[in-house]
Amino acid sequence: MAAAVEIQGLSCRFGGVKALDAVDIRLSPGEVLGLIGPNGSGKTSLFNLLTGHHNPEAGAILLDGLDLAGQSPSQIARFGIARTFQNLRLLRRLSVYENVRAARHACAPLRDAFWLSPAARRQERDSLMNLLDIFGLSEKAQKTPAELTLVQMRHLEIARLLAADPKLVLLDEPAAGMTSAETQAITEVIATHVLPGRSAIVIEHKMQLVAALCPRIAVLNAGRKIADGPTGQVLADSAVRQSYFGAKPC
Ligand SMILES: Nc1ncnc2c1ncn2[C@@H]1O[C@H](COP(=O)(O)OP(=O)(O)OP(=O)(O)O)[C@@H](O)[C@H]1O
Repeated sequence: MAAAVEIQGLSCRFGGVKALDAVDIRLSPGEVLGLIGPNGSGKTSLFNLLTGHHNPEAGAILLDGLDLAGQSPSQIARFGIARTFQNLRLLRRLSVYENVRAARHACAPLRDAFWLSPAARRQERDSLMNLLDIFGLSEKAQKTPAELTLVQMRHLEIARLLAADPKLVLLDEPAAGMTSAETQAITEVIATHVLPGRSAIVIEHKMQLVAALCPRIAVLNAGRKIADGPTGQVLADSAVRQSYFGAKPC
């Protein structure tokens, strides 16, 4: 079941840099929010706080009413938050198949990683191979990530995210480095296989993807939220256009 998320007065600082400054964001169950803003505006820092990779200077994050303060990244993953990384975090020594299997077991009871009945192991294998098939990766199951193209690596990251069956997904520039046609293809995969039944926040500079997936967007600028509302309305806002697009939308 999709999670509701409440981010209240969230602030984060790196030395003299205020990466986030009293940011409030509320997400209803099943809602998909686009998060945009210029480079260095705090988008990835927000994800790092949501997943427990960084600690806030102030503020709170509630997932289905549960306060995430002080929880480790692995505990937060077990509560149902999964993310992808802008610069990819794949297990480079493992096969493509073992990458999705490791992601599934990161959120399953520990004993399942060591002992499964033969029937359960077959069921797991079928389910993970089906997942790889959705991303066009089943024929690459025994390859290592280094043998994949950049686009295939991005698909594998999303497959790993889905293997954990999260309630809230955080996608950090899922179409980075992709052509327009590749962006269209990943947009369709995300719409069909990732978003249904889940809440999501999507960071992306490509408006083609944001406009297709996100009915609502929030805009960060220098760590502050400067707009939040229906996508068409926010993109037409003159302050947003000035801070993010400069002269014209990309
Ligand atoms: N680990 C860190 N140590 C020091 N400064 C950091 C760290 N992480 C982020 N920052 C700084 O915090 C600010 C916000 O960075 P962040 O990566 O969150 O922005 P962003 O909006 O995701 O940018 P981009 O679109 O380029 O990915 C920047 O000034 C950045 O240099």
